[in-house]
This record gives sequence, C-alpha cells and structure tokens, in this order.
Amino acid sequence: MSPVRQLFSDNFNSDDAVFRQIADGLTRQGYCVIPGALPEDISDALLSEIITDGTGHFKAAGVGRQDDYLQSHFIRRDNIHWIDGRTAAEQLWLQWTQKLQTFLNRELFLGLFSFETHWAHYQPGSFYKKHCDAFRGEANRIVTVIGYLNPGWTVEDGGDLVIYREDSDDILTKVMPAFGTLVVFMSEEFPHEVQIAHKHRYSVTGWFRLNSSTEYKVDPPK
Ligand SMILES: O=C(O)CCC(=O)C(=O)O
Ligand SMILES: [Fe+2]
Repeated sequence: MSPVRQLFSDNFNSDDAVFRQIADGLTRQGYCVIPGALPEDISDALLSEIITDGTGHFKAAGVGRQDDYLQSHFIRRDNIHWIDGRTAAEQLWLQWTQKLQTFLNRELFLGLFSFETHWAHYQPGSFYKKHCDAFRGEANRIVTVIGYLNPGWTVEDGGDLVIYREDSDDILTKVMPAFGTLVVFMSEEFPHEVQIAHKHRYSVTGWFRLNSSTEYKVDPPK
C-alpha cells in the first residue's frame, strides 16, 4: 500500500470517501472520473487473475444480452467474460460494488437493485464505437461503472474512453484507461466510445439496474 493510501485508510474509511466522491460527481454532472479510486487490493487481485488466466478466458462480445445477442464486429471488437464471483478477485469486486450500490441508494435514492458485470479485453486494434449503455424510458441500466487494469499505460497506447454530451458530438472528457482509474456515469445520459487500443487493454465494467421484472418477464435475467 502506498504511504498516501495508508494515511488515507488510517484516518477514515477510504471506501466511503471514494463513494462520496462518486455520489457528488453523479449529482453535480452525472459522471465522475477518479484516478486511483479502485482499492489497491481489488485492482491487484483482478490484474493478477487476468495474467494467470490469459486471453483464452474471454469470449467475443455481443451487443445486447441473451435474446438480443448479436455479434457485431463493426460496433465493438472487445472480448468479454461475465463475472459471477467464482474467483477470489471476482468476489472482492462484487463485494465492493455491492457496498457502492448501498451507498448510492442511501445517498441518492436511486433504487438500484442488481449489478451485472464483466471483464473486458481489447486486443491491439480493438475499439467500441459511440453508443449508449441504456435508452431513456427503458429503465434498465441506470449507472455504469468501469475500472481499468492497465499498469504503465501511456497516451501513445490509445484506447481512451471518450464521453460525449447527450445527443451531441461535444466531448465532455477523455479518459486514459490507467490502472486503478474508475469511471462512473448515468447510463442513459452519456454516449461514449472506446478509441482504438494499441496495446492489450483490460477492464471490469458493470451496470447497476432497477428491478423491472413483471408478471411475464424476469428482468434482470437470472
Ligand atoms: O472500457 C471502456 O472504457 C468502456 C466500455 C463500454 O463502453 C461498454 O462496455 O459498454
Ligand atoms: Fe458502454
């Protein structure tokens, strides 16, 4: 643990400090980018699991889920692997995001009910074109969370996340996918894209969802 982080966690609960920053960012502008926000034990565990498992771990990503599942090479070229808590690192990530969910519900009354999350791997030359994670009125994905796992990433490595103003081509911010950086945004509000990565680019991405089950449909799907 770095001396600064040690001081931080000695003085008060550092999870709460990060969660507070996230809640403030969402309230003020609908998104936040916090370098180094992913707790070091979690990001280290996630990183070492990627290295251990290698790229065979990942499957080609589709756009949409289950019934809508569509392989679209034109829109996205990343590989994903859904997280279900079967490894120690996945457990740590799920426990931390569960605490974040509770905090956001308590502070912002968002009514977040569940969390779906996957690993993502962009091979060199991969990208994800401008898209929205949710559509207004559908009330499915409410908050997007992304944690980056790329030590030593530089500007030349590309792979920036570009976040746009709603319904526009105005760029709000560009984020380098550096190790430990966390991005959180309201899923319906911000179109975004991943620019071409020139090196292997790893992350965990997740979405907090409402419970939109009806008599006829279980949503989120089990
Ligand atoms: O990895 C990123 O920076 C963004 C990924 C993304 O937009 C997605 O998976 O929907
Ligand atoms: Fe996205």
